[in-house]
Amino acid sequence: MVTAPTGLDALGWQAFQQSQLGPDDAALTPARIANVHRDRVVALTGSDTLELTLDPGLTTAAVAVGDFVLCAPAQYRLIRVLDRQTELSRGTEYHTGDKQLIAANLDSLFITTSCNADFNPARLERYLALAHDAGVRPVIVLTKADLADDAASFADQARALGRDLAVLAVNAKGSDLVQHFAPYCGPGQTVALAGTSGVGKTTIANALTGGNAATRDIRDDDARGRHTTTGRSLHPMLAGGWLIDTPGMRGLGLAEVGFGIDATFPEISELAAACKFRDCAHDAEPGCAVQAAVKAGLITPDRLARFKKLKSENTQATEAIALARDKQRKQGRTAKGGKKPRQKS
Ligand SMILES: Nc1nc2c(ncn2[C@@H]2O[C@H](COP(=O)(O)OP(=O)(O)OP(=O)(O)O)[C@@H](O)[C@H]2O)c(=O)[nH]1
Ligand SMILES: [Zn+2]
Repeated sequence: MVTAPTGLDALGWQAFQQSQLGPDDAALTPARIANVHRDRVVALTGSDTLELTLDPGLTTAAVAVGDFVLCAPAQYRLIRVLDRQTELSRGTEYHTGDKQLIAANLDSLFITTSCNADFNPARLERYLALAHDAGVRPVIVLTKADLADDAASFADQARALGRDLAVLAVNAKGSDLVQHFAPYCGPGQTVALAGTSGVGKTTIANALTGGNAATRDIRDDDARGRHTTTGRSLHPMLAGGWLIDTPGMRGLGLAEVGFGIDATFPEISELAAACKFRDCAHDAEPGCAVQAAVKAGLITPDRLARFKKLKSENTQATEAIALARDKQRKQGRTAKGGKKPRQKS
């Protein structure tokens, strides 16, 4: 078991958070969210673990593991969630338009797959789009390198999925795992793992945390039993940083990540500006710079097809969500009618 580093800096607190404090906040205590439950959250202050209830107007749906917050420890109340440096959310619920927060203030996302039939460029690009959109550094982790004859060729294929993309080919059960991950896991760094079932996420999480991260929550057992609702939690790593467990990250629908898709396919999105038509679909339009690059062998037809598929899924989902939000807004107005809601005293 790893002892949690102490002090606010050790929690990953940086100038970005510090700059959000005003003179009125002097009496409040900064903390980082370790668990989110239906009606309360668990926060670490660097010296204490606090169980907090929320101020009226805040719901736990608006708080993510990894969030930095200000709280009033004497009252056990969370007062304010600070702006996030990065925010990873799960594909939005189409019928309500609500986003489900997965993790806040992540520095790196380890997109995990194996050197075998699990390796799937389309799935990796989906995760890459999500990471890029969230502003989180993606790192492709290829496990089971010890069982593959051609781990290097998987690594080459992975590198081809982006510019300057970090790729680690590892044996998740190897004794040198922590060393491989060290550049991303040091003090102040926060990371999470994504990938399909069986690729080795739990094995890696346990190695990085020196324990049972994926199945244990920080101080989550008490006399009333276990209370985890999201199953997500923040764990100290051997190298000094933090790991957020993200059990909801196996399969993901994409919505509202147009920026992330463009960033995942920079060679295509940059060329699109040179197409004759601004809304070019890169099919058979005259003057299509992307098709010209495919003909010249600079972009593979497969990669272009995957780009178009993600774009189209994203566009459809984004439109569906916009409609749902619009509907909710209108329903909200009708439900409230002309009456002013009574103020609680
Ligand atoms: N030889 C070898 N075995 C591995 C490696 N990575 C994972 N395994 C094994 O693969 C199996 C699945 O690993 P897990 O860590 O449970 O995979 P997971 O991604 O957490 O799976 P879920 O919990 O279902 O999401 C286990 O038996 C691991 O020991 C690796 O790099 N090399
Ligand atoms: Zn075009």
